[in-house]
Amino acid sequence: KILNEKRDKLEFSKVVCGYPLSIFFIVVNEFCERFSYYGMRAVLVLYFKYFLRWDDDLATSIYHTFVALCYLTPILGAIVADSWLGKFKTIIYLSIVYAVGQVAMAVSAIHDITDSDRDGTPDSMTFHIVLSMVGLFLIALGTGGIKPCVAAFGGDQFGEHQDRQRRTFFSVFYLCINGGSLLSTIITPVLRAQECGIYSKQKCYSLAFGVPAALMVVALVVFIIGSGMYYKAEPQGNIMLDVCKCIGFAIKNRYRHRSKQYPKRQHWMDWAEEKYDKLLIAQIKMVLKVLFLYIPLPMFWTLFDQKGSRWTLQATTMDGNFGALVIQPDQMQTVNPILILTLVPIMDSLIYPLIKKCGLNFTPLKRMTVGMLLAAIAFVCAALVQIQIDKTLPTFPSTSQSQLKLLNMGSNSVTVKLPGNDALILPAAQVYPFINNCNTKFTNLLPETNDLTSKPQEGNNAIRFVNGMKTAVNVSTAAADFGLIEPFYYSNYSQIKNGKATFTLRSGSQSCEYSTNFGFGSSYTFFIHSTLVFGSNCQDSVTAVEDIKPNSVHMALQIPQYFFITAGEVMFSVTGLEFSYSQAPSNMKAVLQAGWLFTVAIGNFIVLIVAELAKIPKQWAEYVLFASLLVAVCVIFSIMAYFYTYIDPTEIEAQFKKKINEDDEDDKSKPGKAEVEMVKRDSIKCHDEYDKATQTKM
Ligand SMILES: CC(C)C[C@H](NC(=O)[C@@H](N)CC(C)C)C(=O)O
Repeated sequence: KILNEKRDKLEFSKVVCGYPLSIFFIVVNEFCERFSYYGMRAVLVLYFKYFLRWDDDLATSIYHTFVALCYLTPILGAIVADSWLGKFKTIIYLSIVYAVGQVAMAVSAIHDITDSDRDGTPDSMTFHIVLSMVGLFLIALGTGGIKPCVAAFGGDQFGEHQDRQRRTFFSVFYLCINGGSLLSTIITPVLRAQECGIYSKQKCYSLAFGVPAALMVVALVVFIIGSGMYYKAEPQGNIMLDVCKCIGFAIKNRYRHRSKQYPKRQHWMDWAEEKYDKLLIAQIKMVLKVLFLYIPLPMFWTLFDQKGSRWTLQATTMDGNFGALVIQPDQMQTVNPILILTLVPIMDSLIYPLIKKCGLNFTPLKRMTVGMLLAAIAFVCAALVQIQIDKTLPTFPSTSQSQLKLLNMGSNSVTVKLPGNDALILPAAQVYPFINNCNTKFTNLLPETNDLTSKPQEGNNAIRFVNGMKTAVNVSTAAADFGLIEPFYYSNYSQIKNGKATFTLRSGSQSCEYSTNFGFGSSYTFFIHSTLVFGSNCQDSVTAVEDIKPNSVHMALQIPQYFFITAGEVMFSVTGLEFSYSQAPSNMKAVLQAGWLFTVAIGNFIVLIVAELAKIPKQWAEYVLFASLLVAVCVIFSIMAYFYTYIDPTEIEAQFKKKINEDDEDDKSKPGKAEVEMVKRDSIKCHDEYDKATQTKM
């Protein structure tokens, strides 16, 4: 009570609308930090692919390893904060590491540094690779390390009587995460698309990494400006070591006294009572109870993180034309932060109060359970959309089949008779696709060609040209060069983005242009007629033959799945963040935040494992499998949650403190207790430090 009064007094001068002013600096810091992190992440794979020239597989593996590392390092940051430096100093030091990492990334993306021959490409790729890997390692250490500390540090700023404000803080904190990430995922790809360079102009990755680096410096500066206003709990010695030793002793002691002659104890941790302070044992019990509850949680993140992978791939097979706006498949992911920005206020100011008004006690664990169910519903929606998409996909020959395509280059229809098949009439300038079992041999029909065996990737369109002229023709667009196509021959496929494309057809010094519009995921063979006259309009002398239809299922159909997963995220993640803080003992707030983030890391690993092992041929079935797994896990979680009793760690700690003080007084007044007192003083070292920390305010 005394402590809280002291805190109240100290905070009084810096309270705005019931909130400590210090949290303003913390949420702005989080906004800038998330801008920095997500902005850099948005262009990372492209940097690997186009700057470092890595193949898709290597780029994706390194990307996922980096993301997983970002959710593993919180453990490190939390241990350093809770045991050694305290949250404030940990945030400052690791933010510096983080900013250095971002700067290293920006420098690694300056091609001019090693471009001594000035041809626009780096001469020493090793330099760029090493620098960027060092940068990424520092970023992972920084972003992960500070993450549990910033959230817990924010929570620390509130007094015991400010539960409601603290809950609102975690919601605002989440809004800032998503505001920052939304802005940066829109801005950094635009920066990347700019051209920059000293000797030669190239895509500006250095700017796309430089702006996030600058934002990280801003985050650090803002955090330091608030320095005088923070409540800074002191670290309490090597708490993690004490925790490990205490748990180890309890297990050893329990094993030593396994025989039936020893009376059972209420909890297995009580076997540490001989050597360790009761307060520490109680705190460990609190943490273990929550960590046990966390076991099923990674499954939620397993589904959640597929937004960025499977759902984006799904979007590549859909039509992103929204009239005035054309949405690229990977841009669909921004729906999540947009929805967060709308759903968090709606939930906090409308849905939760309404539920409360109806007399329902919507406890944090109930919210998290509903959040999981919503994520499962999102995956059912994704499965339904997938079924629709599958209906529109073309049939490709299986491994035991071959495909024959006949193109009539003449100006009249022709009748074609294939061995073992009825005669068919093939109109002029049309392709007839024919799938047959491999045992039927067609000879002398077409030269061998590598045809498409799947839909074009990433929503692009696969385009090729067939030259029906007696002279060779060169075909090119701004985005692709089809090369010189010999008479009666064809070009390779090139990938063209959706929207309008203008092809230049050239023969010697003569040329003409042909323009057309593309949707998403189609394939066309453009047939150049023998009648084409260069120098005139060649629009009528090229015929587009549709090999694969453009995507016809609209991307808007993904909105319900995004809605459900985001509503689930608000209920699960925002609540979980606050729950992890409120149920943690005072000396392990950051550690429990790190435990919470660890569930995200495990969830990411499950995606990788299941995707590798399951190998389910039908994508919709995989979605249903994930939804069912989450429902099963959700049932287990709700049973565990049913048996969980909410605690007030501060209250419990205060009771222990009082009890120990009383015992101390008792012991001192009793003659001949000096020895016992000495042993006790040793064992309650943690308690003394706890005392010191909770009464310190800098
Ligand atoms: C614990 C994290 C996974 C939570 C949080 N992520 C989000 O809020 C997402 N909605 C952001 C979106 C851009 C993927 C974070 O701290 O990044």
